[in-house]
Amino acid sequence: MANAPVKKVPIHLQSSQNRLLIKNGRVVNEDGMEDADVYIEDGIIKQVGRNLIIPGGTRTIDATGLLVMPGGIDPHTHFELEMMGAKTADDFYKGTRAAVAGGTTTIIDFVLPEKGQSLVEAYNHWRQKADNKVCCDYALHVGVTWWSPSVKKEMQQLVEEHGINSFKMFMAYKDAWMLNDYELCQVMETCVELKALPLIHAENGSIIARNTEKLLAAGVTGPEGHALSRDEEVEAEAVNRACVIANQMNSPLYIVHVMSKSAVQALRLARTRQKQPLFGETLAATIGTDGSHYGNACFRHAAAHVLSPPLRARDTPAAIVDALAHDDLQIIASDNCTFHEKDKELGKDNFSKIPNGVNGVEDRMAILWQKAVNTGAMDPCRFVAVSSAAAARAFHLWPRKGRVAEGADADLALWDPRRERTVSAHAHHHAVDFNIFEGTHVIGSPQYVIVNGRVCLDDGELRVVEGFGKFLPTPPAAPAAYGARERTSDASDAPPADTPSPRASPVYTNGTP
Ligand SMILES: C[C@@H](CNC(N)=O)C(=O)O
Ligand SMILES: [Zn+2]
Ligand SMILES: [Zn+2]
Ligand SMILES: [Zn+2]
Repeated sequence: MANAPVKKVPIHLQSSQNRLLIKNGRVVNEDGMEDADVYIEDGIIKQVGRNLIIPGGTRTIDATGLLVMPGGIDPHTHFELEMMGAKTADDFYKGTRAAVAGGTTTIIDFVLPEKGQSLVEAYNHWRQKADNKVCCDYALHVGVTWWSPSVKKEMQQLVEEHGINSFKMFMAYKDAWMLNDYELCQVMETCVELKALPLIHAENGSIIARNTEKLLAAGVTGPEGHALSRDEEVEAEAVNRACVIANQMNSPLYIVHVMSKSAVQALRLARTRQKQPLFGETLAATIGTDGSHYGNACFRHAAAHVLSPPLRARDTPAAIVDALAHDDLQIIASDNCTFHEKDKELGKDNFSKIPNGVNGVEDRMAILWQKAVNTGAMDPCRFVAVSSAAAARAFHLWPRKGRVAEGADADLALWDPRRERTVSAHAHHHAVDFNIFEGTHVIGSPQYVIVNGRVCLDDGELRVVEGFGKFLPTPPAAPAAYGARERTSDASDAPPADTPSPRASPVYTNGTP
């Protein structure tokens, strides 16, 4: 009917998705807990407190018995990544859908250019893959997989024009993505100039290559060869070397997927001398399972556990939980990089051809709650720190993300600490038919998950919307926050008093105290 008058509905009668009250819950942030209600409007947290004045037409969720936490932030995913002749099974829709199902409301994926490929071109390709599919907000790290003056220029362009503030380097994957030490120096120097955060995959790729040749020559071709080619000292050596290079370049450093006790030890030692912040990240896989699966007679089973660095000895999960609890590690991610059985079978006769990667984006928070909170290793505040707030700080998303506070995005996980389930590929939301946490009984999972004010997990019912999420340009560190110092020749150049501590301090907030 042309030109019919638009019916004006009085504001108090407008029942809209965009007004939500979360009542009777217990708000948990990294620095404290309080019994408080949370009022949300237009995707933003407007009020946190008791006896709030709420307009009519507001939906109320009774959060009695639930913990109202910032939505999880997973700073390490690989959706729709093509590597080692295969493409990861979880695309940006299925991957972020699984993320939301598990309580994660922001992911950071990796743009990984081929050697010689323009970084900006690869970035644009990732945006095209992700923008119309993501169910939650996302940001991007960009991989520096080769080096030249043009790469340096494109790094600057990505920071200044595309909201990128973190770049990834590899010390492994020889001939594919690996850089030599001189190149690592140059990339880190450029990060310091751009006030961007360098991330690194720390394993000695040359030792891995030589060990692999010898193992294959000796007839060791099964998945167990993957772990044998790169033991803990191959990881710890690279962690130490990466920290030394960062220190020499006066650069902060974020070490991804720390997988072993030896690497934690190297990180702990580096912290005593590091002048700039040093972040250690681990994975849900590292605390949720171990390297005993590489000996499984079923190739599918063993190969499904192949990632780099590999899963380690049985006593590793407890040690890594302890490191997270005591701030020797700061962040838990997933490194979700899943492959279908047919793709893992590319390495049936040669373990070095097994595409690397495991699941984790859906179960990350429940596995951490089960292995760390239910065991008494950490309290809910530390859980929020390592699963959300620390990543928000490191990548300049805090306090917009990673905190339940007025003005923050309404990304929330309403956590039921009594909600029991058994993890299984039959029930998970991943695209693959294998789950490395299969059979793990977890007590604690989200009952509601709110993404930018929309209830996307509604009393256990998943109601995500493909394309609802948006790209998050992440600004460079606030100038005062970066703490970069001119190197002096004076051997006793102890860092000046105001230098941020090497721990993941709030040095990376956007200037907010
Ligand atoms: C490319 C990706 C593959 N996943 C893994 N950790 O093996 C990574 O190394 O982070
Ligand atoms: Zn890696
Ligand atoms: Zn099997
Ligand atoms: Zn990764």
